Amino acid sequence: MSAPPAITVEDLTVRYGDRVAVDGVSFRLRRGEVLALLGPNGAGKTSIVEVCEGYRRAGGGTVEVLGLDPFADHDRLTPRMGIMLQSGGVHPRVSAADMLELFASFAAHPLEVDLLVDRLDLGGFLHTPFIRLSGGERQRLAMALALVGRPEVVFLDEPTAGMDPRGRYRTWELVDELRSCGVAVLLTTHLLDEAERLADQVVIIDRGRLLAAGSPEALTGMGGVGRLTLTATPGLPVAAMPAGLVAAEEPAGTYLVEGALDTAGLAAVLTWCLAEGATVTGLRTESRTLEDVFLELTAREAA
Ligand SMILES: Nc1ncnc2c1ncn2[C@@H]1O[C@H](COP(=O)(O)OP(=O)(O)OP(=O)(O)O)[C@@H](O)[C@H]1O
Repeated sequence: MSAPPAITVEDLTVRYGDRVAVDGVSFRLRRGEVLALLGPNGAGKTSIVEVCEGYRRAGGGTVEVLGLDPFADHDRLTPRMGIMLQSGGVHPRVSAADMLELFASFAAHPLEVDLLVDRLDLGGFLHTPFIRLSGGERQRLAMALALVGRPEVVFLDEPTAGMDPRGRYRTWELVDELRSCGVAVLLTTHLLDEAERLADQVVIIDRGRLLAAGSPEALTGMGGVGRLTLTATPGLPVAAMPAGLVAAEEPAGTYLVEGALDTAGLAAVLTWCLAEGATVTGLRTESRTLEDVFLELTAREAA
């Protein structure tokens, strides 16, 4: 029998009193995959993650982690999950070294602490009291604590928020390594380039509802290209561009076209050029980014 998916979320609902924070969300995360949960503030990401971590009971639907119920089987799952904790609740005078040692002692087969110190560049502040650590150092320590027990599923909450570019790069490398070791990673982030760089699967939610899900390539490929730069006869009447397309001429003879640039949209632009008697000497297309897709989907939702 094949192993169950690392995480299965099926028609999940979370309510706070009358407020529906998560409304029928479904997704599945396999081992050796990274899933980025994206959404504006208040979208419901933390609520979903808390149910998966077993800290909150689902209001409706089902959630399984490694084939178990994360709420009912929390104790059995705890040693198999790595959770990036928020900094609250740590004694101010405890050092990173003390915490790593303590967390390693909870695990049956902990990772070599030295390895994590090296990978996450913890050496410079290993013996500094926690209260003195910078935001980025606390983030790196939180990541190390999440990983020291060799978890099968890892939850990373905005893992690189506040990190400098080097810390960010090292964290990304580590996430790549986790994936290649068969670990499943569920991360939340507001950094869309991070999601595009790391995730095999992206799930976009807003106001508790799933708006889109798929690989970054599938999501950015939806709806054609992002922008078209056209070099053509100067002075074309850009206000008369075909419906749904917006064009601006800057500098003279260079037109930036945005809008629904699928195959029909591209054809409409060229047909319009032909009708205007323009000579086209250059065409350059740019792919949409995950940020373009995210802004478009969430703007539609807010409208
Ligand atoms: N304990 C609670 N009681 C009442 N409402 C809550 C509670 N926790 C969260 N909410 C509400 O549920 C909604 C979803 O919150 P959640 O924290 O899951 O969003 P999020 O996507 O993680 O947001 P952010 O990106 O800002 O962290 C929000 O409107 C929030 O105000």
